[in-house]
Amino acid sequence: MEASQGTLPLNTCHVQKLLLIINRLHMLLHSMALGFLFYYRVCFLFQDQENRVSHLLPWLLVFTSEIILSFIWFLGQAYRWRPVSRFVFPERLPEDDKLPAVDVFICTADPIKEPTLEVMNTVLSSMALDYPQEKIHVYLSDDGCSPMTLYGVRKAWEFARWWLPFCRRYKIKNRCPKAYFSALESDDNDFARSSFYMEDKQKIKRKYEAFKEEIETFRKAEAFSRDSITVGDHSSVIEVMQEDIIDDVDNVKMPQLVYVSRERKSSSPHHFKAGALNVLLRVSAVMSNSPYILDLDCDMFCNDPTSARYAMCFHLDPKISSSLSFVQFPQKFHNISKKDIYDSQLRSLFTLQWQGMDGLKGPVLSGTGFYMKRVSLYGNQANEGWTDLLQLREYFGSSNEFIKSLTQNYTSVFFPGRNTLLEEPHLLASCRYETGTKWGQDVGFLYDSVVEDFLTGFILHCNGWNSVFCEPSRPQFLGTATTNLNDVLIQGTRWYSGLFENGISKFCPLIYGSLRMPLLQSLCFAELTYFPLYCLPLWCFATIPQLCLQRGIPLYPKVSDTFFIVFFFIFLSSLSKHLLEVFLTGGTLHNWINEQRIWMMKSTTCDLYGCLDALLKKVGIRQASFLPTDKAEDDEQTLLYQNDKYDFRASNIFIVPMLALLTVNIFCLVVGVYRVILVGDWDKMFIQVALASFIITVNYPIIEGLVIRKDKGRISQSVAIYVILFTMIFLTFCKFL
Ligand SMILES: O=c1ccn([C@@H]2O[C@H](COP(=O)(O)OP(=O)(O)O[C@H]3O[C@H](CO)[C@@H](O)[C@H](O)[C@H]3O)[C@@H](O)[C@H]2O)c(=O)[nH]1
Ligand SMILES: [Mn+2]
Repeated sequence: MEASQGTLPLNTCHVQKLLLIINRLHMLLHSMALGFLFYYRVCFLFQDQENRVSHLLPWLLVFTSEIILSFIWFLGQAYRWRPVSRFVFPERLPEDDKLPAVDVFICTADPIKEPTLEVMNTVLSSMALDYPQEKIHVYLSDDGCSPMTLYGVRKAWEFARWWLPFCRRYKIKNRCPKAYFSALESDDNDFARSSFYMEDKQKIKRKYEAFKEEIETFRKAEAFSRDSITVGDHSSVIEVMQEDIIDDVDNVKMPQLVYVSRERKSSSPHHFKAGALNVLLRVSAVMSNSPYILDLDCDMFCNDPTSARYAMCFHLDPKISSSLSFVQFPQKFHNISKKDIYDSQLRSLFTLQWQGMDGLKGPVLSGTGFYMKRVSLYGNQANEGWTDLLQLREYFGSSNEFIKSLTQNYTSVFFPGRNTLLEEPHLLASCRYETGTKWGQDVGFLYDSVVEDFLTGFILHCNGWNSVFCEPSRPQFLGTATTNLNDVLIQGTRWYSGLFENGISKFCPLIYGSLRMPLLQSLCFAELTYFPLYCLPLWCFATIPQLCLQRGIPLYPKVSDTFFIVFFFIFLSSLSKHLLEVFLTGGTLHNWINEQRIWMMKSTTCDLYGCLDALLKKVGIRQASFLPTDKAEDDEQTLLYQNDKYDFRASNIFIVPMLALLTVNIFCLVVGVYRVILVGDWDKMFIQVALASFIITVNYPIIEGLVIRKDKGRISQSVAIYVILFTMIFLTFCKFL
């Protein structure tokens, strides 16, 4: 047994051969067709003078859009080059006493948008990981510095003393109490039929109800309102839950639980989540200093306790561990409906794209659900074995204790200790600590982007680190997805602004990346940063061909022209490839059409605003912002989403462009078809008629939301009337230009 343990691999990696062949074949055919398309467009520029002059502008606009679409398509092929899947064998891991320790970081910021009970469920589920108890240390960062959250942590700690032994004893699969006690989770463990188990379960359930009650009572007593939680300046608060508790039942040490709220001053930037994580990184260094870190958003509970062992199957694999920075699990969500009208699950990203990158140098860091090697966050210099104290202080700041923690045999002076001994952690959590140091630039999570996860992961890859994607069939983590149109689009705007800002910064993946990592890997990163550029071609395709249709200007080859086949092929090839990918990742026809629709909606709204926001930030007109998403359940909104009804009660900045574009398409189609019937040039205008019809068909739910639906989520009539009238006047005006 001993001998075989040494030789058997902890994980395996298989190339998905069939998919690889299909992908590459498709790339070949599709790029040939694009080649013909470009040939056709370029030829036009040398065509007869008369045609060229009168139609040059729309032709150039459409051609430019085609180039941008092809460019993004080309970048996206990097994901499809070498998709792999991995398997792990946790039973082959060394004995428990040889496993490395893990620090769990959980970030929360707002007790109203992120209900305390849910956050505590995440905390409890991570404390209950199936891993040696004394090797888990949970740190909760509270950017809201809310008494509610601190109270919640104390109560969660008390409840954990019952919850953890219960989970261990009965090998409970779902260790998030809320999910476990919800009817959804059935008892499928070995003890399901034993009366002891049922009795214990009832007892624990009562304890959980009491815990829930206490939090609710406190919340009411505090009379929370928006104003009372506006975070003002405050000093840091750090509280270690009573140390060294041996749990009453099984006589084992409980995992450590620490509450950290960093100091906040309006005069110094706090860098959102990245800032919070860096404080946790430092505070935990002088407390537990575990070699591995699990990072979780406050809503991402552990749905399966095995994730730590799964991750160690990679981190402890001698073949890959030396250059492995992190093991990323996919973000999955507990509140996804079957048709998922907003593509809230980000299907393509967390299945196909990350698998594709896994076959290169590893997936993008995705903010939550990853196990990271601590030293990889300390920058290249830390790993070069510096000894000069001055240099180290310039890098890591003034704390000697922290600098000592960089050496391998460091033992913390704070654990186990008293809260009064926490001077050093308070220093490390202060605003001034980072001034003049490399935190946020070369050390820790990086500050140059609101998508700190993307940037941090990208730079790690640039510095030679790799990552691994682990996607077991049972989701290891489950979060709360945004499931109403407004939140989806606001979140999208933030992401696209952050991504695009990387694309136009010195960290542009095509230049900075391609010099430091394999080309294909850098193309994947580039695809993400330039993805928001979809706004340009989609705005163009939703207006230019339609306006030209109205005036009888053909922009595409005639049906009888051989080049018609090229355009037709490209259209079919893109749609069918997307459909195939949806099917291969477990989706349905509905998912496919919904993804097409939400892609159009997002591209014409939040992609555009994201790009603008990034550009304005670049010239210094706007400041970075990070509004956390709402994780509190709203029954009305949830119901609409579950019934596949779009919730159009979104901000006007999103609704107006959608309505206007749809009006353009309907109006131009009607006028255009009328004109075509009169003139009889179907052959010339066919593609433009088909394009407008396609856009209208895909976006039918918007029409439904305007004229058919009577529920609360319909489009506001008063807004719609103005938009439609104004657009029609504009279009009539255009016609006579
Ligand atoms: O000033 C802040 C703002 C946010 N957060 C926390 O950051 C997490 C993510 O925020 P959320 O509102 O859920 O944003 P999402 O857009 O859903 O987050 C995704 O995108 C972020 C930016 O790329 C990543 O950091 C996240 O991990 C990833 O899940 C939450 O736990 C927040 O409490 C803070 O701690 N401090
Ligand atoms: Mn989130």
